[in-house]
Order: sequence, then C-alpha cells, then structure tokens
Amino acid sequence: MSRIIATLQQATKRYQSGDTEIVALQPTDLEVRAGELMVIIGPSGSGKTTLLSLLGCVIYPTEGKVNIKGTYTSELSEKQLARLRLQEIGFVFQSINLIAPLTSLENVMLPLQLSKVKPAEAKARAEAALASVNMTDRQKFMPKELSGGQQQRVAIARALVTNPEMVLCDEPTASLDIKSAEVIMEELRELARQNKAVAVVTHDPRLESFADRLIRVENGSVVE
Ligand SMILES: Nc1ncnc2c1ncn2[C@@H]1O[C@H](COP(=O)(O)OP(=O)(O)OP(=O)(O)O)[C@@H](O)[C@H]1O
Repeated sequence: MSRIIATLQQATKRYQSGDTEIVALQPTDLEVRAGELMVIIGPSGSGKTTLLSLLGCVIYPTEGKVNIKGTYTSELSEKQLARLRLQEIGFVFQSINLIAPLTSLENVMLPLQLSKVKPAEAKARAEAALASVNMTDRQKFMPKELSGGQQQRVAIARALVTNPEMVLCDEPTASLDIKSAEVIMEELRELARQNKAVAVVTHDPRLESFADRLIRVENGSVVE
C-alpha cells in the first residue's frame, strides 16, 4: 500500500449563519495516499470545497482531526502551519489566481521566494516546473496573454515548484473546453504517477474516468 499523506478523522465543519447552523461537512474519515489521483464530485453546495480546504489546512474542523504526514494540525502553531502549507501542499484553487502584473515565470517563482530560496535557484526551478507542463515558450507572457487552459497550467507549475507531497485542485478545468480539460487531467494524473497525492474537486462527470479513486459528496456526506 502506498504512503498516507493526509488523514481526516471524524472531521466536521459547521458554520453559524445568524440563527441557522449549516453543516458543510458531516463527520468524515478519509485517507489521501501518495500515487493516487482522487476525484471528488458532487452537486453544488454539497461540501466538496470544504473537504478540500480541510485537507489543505486552509480551514479548521469544528470537530475531529486533520493529520498531515503524521502530525495533527491542531498541535501546530500558526507559523508551523503556514510553513506546512507552503512546503508540503500545492494549491490550484480558483480563488487563488495568477498575479496579473507578473509574468508566468515570476508567478511560478513566487512560492520559492516566499520560502527564501536564492533567486538563481528559484528561477531554475520555476523554469523546470513550467517545462513540466509544456509552458516553456510562455515564460515571459503575462496571465492575460494566456488562454484559460494555459493559465491553469501555469497555476499547476506554481503548485508544483516547491515539490509538495500533496496537490489540491478546486475545479481546475472549470471554463475549459473538454480537450483542454483532458490535457489538465492528464497532467494531474502524471503527477500522481510521480508519487504525489493529488485531489481534484469537480462538477464535471466527464472527468470521472481519470480517477484512481472517486469520492462522491452529497449533502455534506462522503460516499466512496
Ligand atoms: N464561510 C462559510 N459560511 C457559511 N456557510 C458556508 C461557508 N462556506 C461554505 N458554506 C456552506 O457550506 C456548504 C458547502 O459548501 P462548499 O463550498 O463546500 O460546497 P461545494 O460542494 O464546493 O459547492 P460548489 O460546487 O458550488 O463550489 C454550502 O451550503 C455553503 O453555503
């Protein structure tokens, strides 16, 4: 069996909105393993992003635990958590878009600069990450000069450049035609083949066929 990268143990997420309590995620047990492309599907509002955000330590569970590589996140300080997110987890989230006034290369270099990697090394690693998603010829382009699919490939390169163990993607193929979506999914599958844990949230049932493991979320409950 491959290595476990992340575990949810009875992880629950509830929100209070005025008098109403919303259970975004019912108590959930889940293991995310290296070498696996996990596709998470389900209707709008079912709790997919909540599940992914818990795995990415972007939000905290109301109850239950999140464990990343053997460490319970509840035992880490804010600073240690920030480092964990930066170094162990790559994010391709719709809400975390490319930075408009920076070129593709500069966008991909950013996580390394935040990690205090020396500029020459950061540049070399960012170039290699862009090459791995076939974007070498667009290094100097600004985000607005790229197609939607190309922007997502730069976002994937940025998620990969720190060599994280886990890559989390929220609707990485939204707004792409099926051909471009398939290219992105092939790239994510290739990442899993390189022994990374990859989790992808999508509405799109056409992408189910790429999954090594398919998770359905309905009404805040995970149905495997
Ligand atoms: N910050 C918040 N405050 C209150 N409720 C929230 C918050 N975030 C999410 N929710 C609620 O939790 C539920 C699950 O939301 P979530 O974003 O996880 O769904 P989703 O399956 O990703 O939906 P979509 O496919 O539309 O993005 C929804 O009912 C949503 O309204």
